[in-house]
Amino acid sequence: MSSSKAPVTAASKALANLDLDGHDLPPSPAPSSPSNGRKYALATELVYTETNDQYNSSSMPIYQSATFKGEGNEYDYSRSGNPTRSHLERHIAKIMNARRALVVSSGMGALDVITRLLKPGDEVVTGDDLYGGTNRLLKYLSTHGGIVTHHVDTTNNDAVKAVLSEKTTMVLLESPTNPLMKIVDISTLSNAAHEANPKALVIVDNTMLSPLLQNPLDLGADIVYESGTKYLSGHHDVMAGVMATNDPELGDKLYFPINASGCGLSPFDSWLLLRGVKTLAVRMEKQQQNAMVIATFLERHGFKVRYPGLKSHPQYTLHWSQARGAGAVLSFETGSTQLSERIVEATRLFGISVSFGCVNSLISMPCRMSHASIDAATRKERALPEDIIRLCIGIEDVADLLDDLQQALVRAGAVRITEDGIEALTEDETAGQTRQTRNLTDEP
Ligand SMILES: Cc1ncc(COP(=O)(O)O)c(C=O)c1O
Ligand SMILES: N[C@@H](CCSC[C@H](N)C(=O)O)C(=O)O
Repeated sequence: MSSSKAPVTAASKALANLDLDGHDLPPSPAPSSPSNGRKYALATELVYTETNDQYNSSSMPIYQSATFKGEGNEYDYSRSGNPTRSHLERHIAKIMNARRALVVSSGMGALDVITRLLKPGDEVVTGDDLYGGTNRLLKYLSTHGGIVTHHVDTTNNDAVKAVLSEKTTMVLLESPTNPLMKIVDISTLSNAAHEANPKALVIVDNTMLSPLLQNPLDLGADIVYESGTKYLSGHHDVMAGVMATNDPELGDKLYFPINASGCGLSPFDSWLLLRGVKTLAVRMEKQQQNAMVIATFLERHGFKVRYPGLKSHPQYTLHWSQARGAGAVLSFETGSTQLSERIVEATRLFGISVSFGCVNSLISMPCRMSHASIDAATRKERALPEDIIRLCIGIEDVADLLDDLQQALVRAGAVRITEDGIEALTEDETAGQTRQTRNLTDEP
């Protein structure tokens, strides 16, 4: 396709609403319908993109420029807008089934922008299991910003409905939640929130699944956001946050603080995210397959595993009614914090690290790491098990991952060797081990 504008077809008209910020670039991609009217699948959309680059470059160039010469032009200053960032925003809007997307410097940056829609006195209803950084920002806003926050078990629709009122201005949901993998009925809760207050905004953090597996806007949410640091980029080489909406007015309200505060994603990071997102489908498919094998292995050997791909998950049916996959994060318990520590330290392929969604497998203890900013008393109140181990599965060979995990379980003393292989210790055995460790460390 040449750099001249695409002819106006029915399909391009339908996509014209992607150009909400008025920049004169073609949407990414141009008409996403092949000749027979069917839509391209998301795996195709992820890699298919067009630019109006003067040299027809295959990859969107990095406009590494703070300023743009001239007056009254499309771009003047990269804080306000940058062609590489705009291109990414259009691409993300398409992938997220949204009319407008905006990209900022981290997932928390996205939530910061979204929460600037709040004003003192507003009420936020949210979960009792949330990413630690989200909890920290909400706590800051309730301590310093006059926001009233209700943390409830969002798997219980009645508990949520009980705190919804005309004062509710925001409902903030994660599904699956981080790290307990609880599933939230996005559609029912969106309807309930809008019924309680038609102006209430339902925000969904979709980081755990990515747009490949779940589209909260199609389920009734007003804004979806994600940490682009995770699955969207996939290689742990960039920090990014994305948010999307179908409401143009809301899109403008989100753009304002990005320009005003200067948290828009840099041109180079925008390019990295554009590159990373192309392989989202292949990465996620492999990661999910591996995760299912590992979750099944742990459950079969007697561990309490939390993964929505397992039939034993309490909200299995709900999850599959709103999502197309289970993702690649799972958590399991051992019954003892010391035992969990030993397992985490005994793995080799699983890097001890926060974050998830990367091509490499990771292992962590949320209470010590990603959720350490939630104080111990609150963690206890919200029933976040101190011994919980979170596994974030990558694209390695699954036999190697299983072997690494099995060796770590054996070396840590978390399993008994049986005729058929290995078996998790019983609660009594684990308690006995903990007592023994305590006695040893208590000795002078
Ligand atoms: C569910 C979830 N949402 C949001 C974030 C924040 O993203 P970022 O680290 O890119 O700021 C994280 C992790 O950091 C997360 O796990
Ligand atoms: N020190 C960081 C911890 C980041 S946790 C990253 C990720 N969301 C996860 O769940 O692992 C902080 O305090 O924010």
